Amino acid sequence: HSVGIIGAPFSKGQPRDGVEKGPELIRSAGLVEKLRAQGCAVKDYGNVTFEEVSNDEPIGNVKSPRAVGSANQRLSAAVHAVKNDGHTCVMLGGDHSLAIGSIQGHAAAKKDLSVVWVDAHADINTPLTSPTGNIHGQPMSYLIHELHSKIPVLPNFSWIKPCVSAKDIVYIGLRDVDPEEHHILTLLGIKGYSMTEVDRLGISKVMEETCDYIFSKVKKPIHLSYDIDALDPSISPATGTPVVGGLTYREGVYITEHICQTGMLSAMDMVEVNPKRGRTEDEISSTVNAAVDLIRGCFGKLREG
Ligand SMILES: CN[C@](CCCC[B-](O)(O)O)(CCN1CCCCC1)C(=O)O
Ligand SMILES: [Mn+2]
Ligand SMILES: [Mn+2]
Ligand SMILES: [Mn+2]
Repeated sequence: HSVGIIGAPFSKGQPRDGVEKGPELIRSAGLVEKLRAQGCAVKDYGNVTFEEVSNDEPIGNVKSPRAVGSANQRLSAAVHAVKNDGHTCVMLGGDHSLAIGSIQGHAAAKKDLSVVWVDAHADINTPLTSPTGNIHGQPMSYLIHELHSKIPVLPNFSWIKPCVSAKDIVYIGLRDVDPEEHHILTLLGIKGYSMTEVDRLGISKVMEETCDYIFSKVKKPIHLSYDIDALDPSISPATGTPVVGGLTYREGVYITEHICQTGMLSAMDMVEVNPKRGRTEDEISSTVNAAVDLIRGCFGKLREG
C-alpha cells in the first residue's frame, strides 16, 4: 500500500475547541511509523494551512460558512494532489465538515466514487434542515447530486460541485439521525446499516452486503469517511458528539479489514478526535489509539498477525 497523509487541523464545522488537535495526536501516536512497520510506503504531506476569516457571521442557520468553505477548498486541492501522486489518501481531521473538501478532491482525481460513511450520524442535514447550523452535521448534503437543488448559495461554497450519487452511498453505525435527515435518507433511498442492522445481521453480513451493494454494477473506488464517534463512547469518548450504543472496537476494526481486502479503498477520512472531550489521559489515548488502529486496518494490518 502507498499512503499519502494530510493533516487538517480545523474545527469550525462545530462549536467545540480541541478537534483541531486531532492530526498531531494521531501522528504522535506513531501512525506513520506503524504503517511503515506493516509494509506501507508512506508520504506525510503535512498539514493544510487555513486562512483566517474575519466577520464570519452565520448565514441563516449556517455557522462559520466562510471559514468552512475556504478550508475545504484548500483541502480539496491537497487531496487532489495526493491522488495525482498515486497514493491512497488519508485525511486526518479535524471535524467532519472536512469531508466536503476530502470527497471533492478525491472526485476530482477519480470520477466515479462510492462512499462508505461510518458514523453515529448521517451528516446529511441541508443548511435549511440543520437543527444546529453546525456544518459537520451537513457535509453530505453539499456532495450529493440529488440534493443540489436544496442547497442555498453560501460564500466560499461556489467551488463545490456535487460528485456522489445517492445510490453510491452506504452508511454504517447510524444511531442519532435527525427527523429531517431520516426523511432525506428515505426519500433518496440511501442505503444505511444502523446499529439495529448491525445487531440483527452482525458486522460481517453488513460488510458483505455493503460491498455487494456498492459494487453491484461496476467496482467503483471507495471513499471511506470514518467518524470516530461511530465507535461506542466506552472506546472513543474524546469526541464532540458521543452517542451510546456504538460499534465495538472489534466491529470498527472489522469494517476497515473488510474494506481493505476489497482492494478498492482510494481515500479515507479519520475525523472528530477531540482531546478536550476526554476527561482523563486514558480516555484521550483510548480514542487516539482506536483511530490509529482503524487506519492501520485500512492498510493491511490483520489481527491474525
Ligand atoms: C444529528 N445531527 C446533529 C449532529 C451532527 C454530528 C456531526 B458529526 O460529524 O459528529 O457526525 C445533532 C443535532 N441534534 C443535537 C442535539 C439536539 C437535537 C439535534 C447536527 O448538529 O446536525
Ligand atoms: Mn458523528
Ligand atoms: Mn427508516
Ligand atoms: Mn460525522
